[in-house]
Amino acid sequence: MLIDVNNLSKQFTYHKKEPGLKSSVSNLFRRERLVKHAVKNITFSIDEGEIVGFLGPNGAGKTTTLKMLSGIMYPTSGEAKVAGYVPWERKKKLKQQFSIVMGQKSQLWWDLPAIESLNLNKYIYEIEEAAFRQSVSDLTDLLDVKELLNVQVRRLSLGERMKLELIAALIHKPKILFLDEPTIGLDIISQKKLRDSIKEYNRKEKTTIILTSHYMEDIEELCSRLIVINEGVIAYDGELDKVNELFNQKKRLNLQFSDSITRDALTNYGTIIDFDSYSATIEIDRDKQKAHLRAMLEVLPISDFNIGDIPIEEGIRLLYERGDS
Ligand SMILES: Nc1ncnc2c1ncn2[C@@H]1O[C@H](COP(=O)(O)OP(=O)(O)OP(=O)(O)O)[C@@H](O)[C@H]1O
Repeated sequence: MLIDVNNLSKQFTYHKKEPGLKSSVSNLFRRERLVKHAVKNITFSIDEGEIVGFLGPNGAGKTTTLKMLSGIMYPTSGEAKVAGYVPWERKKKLKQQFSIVMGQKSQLWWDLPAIESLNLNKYIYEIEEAAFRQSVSDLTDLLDVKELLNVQVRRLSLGERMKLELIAALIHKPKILFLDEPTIGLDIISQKKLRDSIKEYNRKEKTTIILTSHYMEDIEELCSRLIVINEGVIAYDGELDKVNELFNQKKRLNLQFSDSITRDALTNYGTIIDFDSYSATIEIDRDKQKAHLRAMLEVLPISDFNIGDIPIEEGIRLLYERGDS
């Protein structure tokens, strides 16, 4: 296994601070100490070449976990090995096998052309000239940005810049890549292009990728596996395709009506997701679907219907609500 995490926990201690001068003075003498359990005994492992979606609502503990795995932060307890190294020991060998791309932060020099940042990375990662040239050539081909290497970064569009960010992160051929919201702010076409390139790169190089994203398309297209963290615990670790099986007690029923109906006419059958007088989507209990459908066909002017699973997005939302506080 390339990444092995065992009972990893992180607690933050901090002091409560009430607003106002009076409390500032009393704080000098008696400070209330608070503890936040950001990550609680998480255990998982990730194999070489996997692309894993690492998801959870705000404050779930994703960044804290990734900071520990990238060696920026010490855990309170537990163990982790990344490519055979304990990340917070910060060995140079591990740094060379590792990379992070953050959609919200740039690692490129803003006032210089991207090639200068690549040259700096060549020096930092001690890449040999021939290997460096080959990497630049392969990556600029893959991302179709050959002619942008010499353009000042601040003049690039966001989509172009993200491609070059990715190149800067991959130039030393890391074994592990953390992608934190890589497509944020990009238009739909640029998102798609970036995803395609990431997929292609992973297929060729077998780089292990941990991806966080709020865009479902990123997750659905790139990840076969999902780890969902909520309130510091793992709420789900498994195949993306199986997410809905957990919730298969629910089905979605889409209905079309030949005459208009009222919303009230549907309330007894399930939860109304979408409604206008001539069509509706309702969520119904799986074990009641036949009986309810039969009853509805008798009393409502149904012209067409179909039954489907709840969307994967909804499944993930339900997963967010699991977790153990
Ligand atoms: N230095 C700190 N001191 C105190 N609490 C902290 C500290 N860093 C993080 N936390 C808390 O730990 C919890 C987990 O934070 P974390 O940043 O890991 O969440 P996240 O899943 O990355 O959220 P987001 O999606 O919003 O980035 C949050 O409740 C956060 O407020």
